[in-house]
Amino acid sequence: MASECCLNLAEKAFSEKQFEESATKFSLIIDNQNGHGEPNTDAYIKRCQCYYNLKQYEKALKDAEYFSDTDVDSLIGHLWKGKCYSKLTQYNEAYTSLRKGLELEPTNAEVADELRLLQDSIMAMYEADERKSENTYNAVDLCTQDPYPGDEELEELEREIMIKWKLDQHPNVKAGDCDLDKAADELTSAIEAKELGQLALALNHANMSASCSPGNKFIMEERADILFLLGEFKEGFRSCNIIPFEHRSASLWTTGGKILDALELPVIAETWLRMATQLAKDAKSEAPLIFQQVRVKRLYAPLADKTNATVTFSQYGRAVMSKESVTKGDVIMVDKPVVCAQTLDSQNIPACGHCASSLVRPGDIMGMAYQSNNQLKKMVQKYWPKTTIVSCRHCKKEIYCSVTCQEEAWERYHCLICPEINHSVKKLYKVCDELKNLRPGDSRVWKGWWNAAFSPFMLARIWASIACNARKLGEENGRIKPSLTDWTKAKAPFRRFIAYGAQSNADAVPKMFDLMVEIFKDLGDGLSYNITKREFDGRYYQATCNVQAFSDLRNPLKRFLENIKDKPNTRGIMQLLPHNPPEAEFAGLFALHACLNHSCVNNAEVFDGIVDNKPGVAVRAKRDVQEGEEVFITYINTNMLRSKRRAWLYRAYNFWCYCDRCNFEGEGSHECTQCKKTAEIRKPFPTCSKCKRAWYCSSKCQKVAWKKGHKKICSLSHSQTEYSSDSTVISGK
Ligand SMILES: C[S@@+](CC[C@H](N)C(=O)[O-])C[C@H]1O[C@@H](n2cnc3c(N)ncnc32)[C@H](O)[C@@H]1O
Repeated sequence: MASECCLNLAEKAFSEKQFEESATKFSLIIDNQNGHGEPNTDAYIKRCQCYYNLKQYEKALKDAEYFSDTDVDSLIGHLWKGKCYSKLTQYNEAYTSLRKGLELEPTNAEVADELRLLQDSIMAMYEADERKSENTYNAVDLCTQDPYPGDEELEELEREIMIKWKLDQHPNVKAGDCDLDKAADELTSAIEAKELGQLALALNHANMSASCSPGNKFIMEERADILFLLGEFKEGFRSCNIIPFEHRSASLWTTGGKILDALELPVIAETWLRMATQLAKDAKSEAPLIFQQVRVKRLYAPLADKTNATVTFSQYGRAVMSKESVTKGDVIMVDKPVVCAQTLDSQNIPACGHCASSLVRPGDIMGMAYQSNNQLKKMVQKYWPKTTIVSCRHCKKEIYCSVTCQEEAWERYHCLICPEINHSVKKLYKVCDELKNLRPGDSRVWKGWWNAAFSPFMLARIWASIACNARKLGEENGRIKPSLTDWTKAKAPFRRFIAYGAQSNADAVPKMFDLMVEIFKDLGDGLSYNITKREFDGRYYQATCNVQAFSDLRNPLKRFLENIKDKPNTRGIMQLLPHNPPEAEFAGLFALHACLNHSCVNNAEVFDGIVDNKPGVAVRAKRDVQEGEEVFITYINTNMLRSKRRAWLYRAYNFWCYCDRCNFEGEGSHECTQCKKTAEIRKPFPTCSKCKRAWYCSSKCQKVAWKKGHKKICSLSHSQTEYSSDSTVISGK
């Protein structure tokens, strides 16, 4: 009776918002119950709410945890856990708890509201992070200077060329009498002449100086720099190389590196620039940047050889530039996937598992009903493109468009991950079969198996490709097991893809991680690939940072429509065909496309394309692009407002966008885009009538913003475009 009275008092205090008093009373009830039968879990959740209102979030969380541990299927426990975690800025935990709540009751408005608040808190945290991290992004720091596999052999070749060009010989400087004063005067004159652009005269003075003080490293370095500017690279290098190794300064190594690059000896140029980087303590040293420029020219520019693009190293790291001026709609570049896998969502639509060609049949998109319409049936029989479907000889699970694809897939990766050969892979097929039937937001995805839009087969194929390649390289060199060098070389094609991720994904999907470990631990004949958490995370983040969705631009339905378009009486048939037929979609990693940077005011867009007669991607100009201009695509839905776009980009790609839109667009009508003044409640600021993406408190602010840069973005279209009916815009990464 006493406890019932206490409960009433606790409830009364709660309803009157006397949270301290209410918490004390609920504590009495809880203490009183301890050791006396079933605890009153309601008292815990009520006390949790009291503590929450009193801003004692740690205590509130303990009560919410107790409640949800006791009553696992109750939404309220997860909701309050989520709220407490949010306040404690443990956002991942908050998200997991709220997701669990949503799994129990997908339409619960309170949980949905809390998730929205969580998103706002995360964005506010990101904004605060941005203020802390402003200007700390440095593309050079993100790229390593590690030697590339195979560099040793290339270096050997370059050394032979150097000997042939006599680069190892003494520079052409006449030795005179040692006269340090004259040497200093001549050196000063050389520097002055160089600064005036009188390079021939500068060289004369440098030569005089060098002959008065043979082997002086400052004089030889200055001489080398003048020769570099004159384009006399071989003699310039000799001037650097004469200085003994231990006396070379960072700037001398840099000059030597630049000269070697100009002589097209990039591997040794990298060695010189690496030395310069190691010696230069000065943050302003140009060596690390030049190193990356040399590396990009050597390893990435060839990817763009047959395109209208080239790859360079910009402030954002590797970047694609337009080689020529192009007009809106022109194709700037095309690319084919290094690796791809069909998305789980579209797995029911037949497609070649290797090259992504659609193998869709009339029944897959029209059902069997089309057979009852005689005219349609006849047209289909006559004009539907003939496709052959070849399956894997062993598992029959993978299908291909040709024997060539079947054999290539087998040779490159499938031989190690065919479920009939590697039995653990059966489990991966089973899991993917289950995952493909998930509806968006379905809970099973969060149960340790998978959490990405691309299929886990993409990762399996990367590891299998590497292992196959390592085995092949080992065999070619007569080794039973691949050596470390074979493995390093085999991994090289995937080194191109940048990886960024904030938390361990192996921990987020532990069951998938365990399964991948199992699949690759014994690949037969003593071959194995040790999938560590680091390896798993690295590949996973390579995929998320670079993946691109694509599908077959010339799928059978499109070819059928093409075939019948000039035939008489086909209008009725056209009407019977589905408007949005399901398509087989693939996710792929593309080496050149992965060098494209993001801008919210992108000048190019990614479309489905055909490369070497197979599905791939094409990048087209969204507006006229000038020669030498960087080609930007967009990674996200650019219809979002500024802060959302930026938070997305930071979370998924680790950078704050400073494009013109991010610099000159506003956050909403509550804030003046120019002076940041806050609007009064129910008196929003008017929007820019043209673009509706900026808000101003006065016409003065509007004029100032226009001058500062708003005019750059105001008239540009930011929405994604469709150029023609046979090109679909891909929804981004
Ligand atoms: C697909 S890669 C693009 C190529 C990349 N620059 C590289 O060197 O590999 C995506 C990464 O490029 C960088 N990036 C792309 N667009 C950027 C931008 N607008 N500002 C800063 N960094 C950007 C980020 O590091 C991002 O994670």
